[in-house]
Amino acid sequence: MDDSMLPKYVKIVEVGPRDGLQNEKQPIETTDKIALVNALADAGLQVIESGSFVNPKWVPQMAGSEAVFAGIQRKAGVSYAALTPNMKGFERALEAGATEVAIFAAASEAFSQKNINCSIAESIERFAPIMEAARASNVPVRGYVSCIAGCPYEGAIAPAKVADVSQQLFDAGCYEISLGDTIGTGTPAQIEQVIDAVTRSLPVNKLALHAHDTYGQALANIYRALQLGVSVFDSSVAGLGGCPYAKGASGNVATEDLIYLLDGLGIEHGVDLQAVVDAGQRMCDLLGRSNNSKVARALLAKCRVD
Ligand SMILES: CC(C)(COP(=O)([O-])OP(=O)([O-])OC[C@H]1O[C@@H](n2cnc3c(N)ncnc32)[C@H](O)[C@@H]1OP(=O)([O-])[O-])[C@@H](O)C(=O)NCCC(=O)NCCSC(=O)C[C@@](C)(O)CC(=O)[O-]
Repeated sequence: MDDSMLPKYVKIVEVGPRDGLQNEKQPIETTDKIALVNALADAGLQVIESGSFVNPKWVPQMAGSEAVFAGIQRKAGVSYAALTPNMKGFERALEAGATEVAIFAAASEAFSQKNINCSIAESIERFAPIMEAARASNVPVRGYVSCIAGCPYEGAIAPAKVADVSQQLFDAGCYEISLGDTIGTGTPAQIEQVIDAVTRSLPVNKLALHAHDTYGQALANIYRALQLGVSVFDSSVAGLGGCPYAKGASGNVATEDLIYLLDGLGIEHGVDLQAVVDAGQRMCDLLGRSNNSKVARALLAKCRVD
């Protein structure tokens, strides 16, 4: 493959305040969540998934998302996104001032049941009124497809199934489809198969890759996706996170590591690496956990030596 074909600009969708924090068992002060979102916006990130409006009994850490949205210092040009599983969630997100929402389906029946308590077909039906209300309110909707390269309950997932669900979300009106390697088992060859299958009917510029780094494949998968023309990537500051309904799943690719890769390839992204490193380390210190970004760890160690 020829690297001269790589995109000149990549949009980074920062999912740390939602995907990164949703699995944390310990309480996190709302002010700390707000400070994280503000710091990420100051660093230049233009899409920040800042919370989710799901059933608080299912994901208690996200219960305070209203307060987070209320406290954010809104920056012009930044989209503050929220995850919404149903109409109730959409109404809460709208009321809280989310500037875009994301609906989330899966390419695995078992994961769909565990994550949102319904089949894939039922989820698509459940999303229809959200799409209608979002259109009426001029709110852009993003669509996630989970388990694109494997499911914690079903194992292998056929790329054709991913393509089918992606198509349904796109036809429903999602402006972008984020392909989620929820448990991070995908390898570049598999990711290529999935992208090939999905782009048989969807344009590549409508796709994003949401890579978890559980098996250390995230950057390799992103590089392959870049070569195939994908130019939107989800990432989580300090590699925070995991999915509550995918046991053992670790966080997304770290935003810092993604930025370092893009810088090395000369691809523009508009984000200040050091500012993201600082924001991520602050949250890691608060949580008392180690930083999952290798780039952050290296830069912070260098800083201590210098
Ligand atoms: C979809 C539901 C709500 C169905 O959950 P359910 O229990 O079937 O819902 P229900 O409609 O039967 O309602 C039960 C109760 O929940 C309430 N309720 C219902 N909806 C809401 C809401 N929006 N906000 C607040 N409350 C809500 C509702 O009002 C009712 O309250 P009660 O009458 O018992 O007092 C539930 O399964 C759920 O919240 N699931 C979300 C799970 C989740 O957040 N998972 C993690 C995010 S997905 C992810 O991380 C993957 C991704 C996106 O990152 C991509 C990847 O990596 O693959």
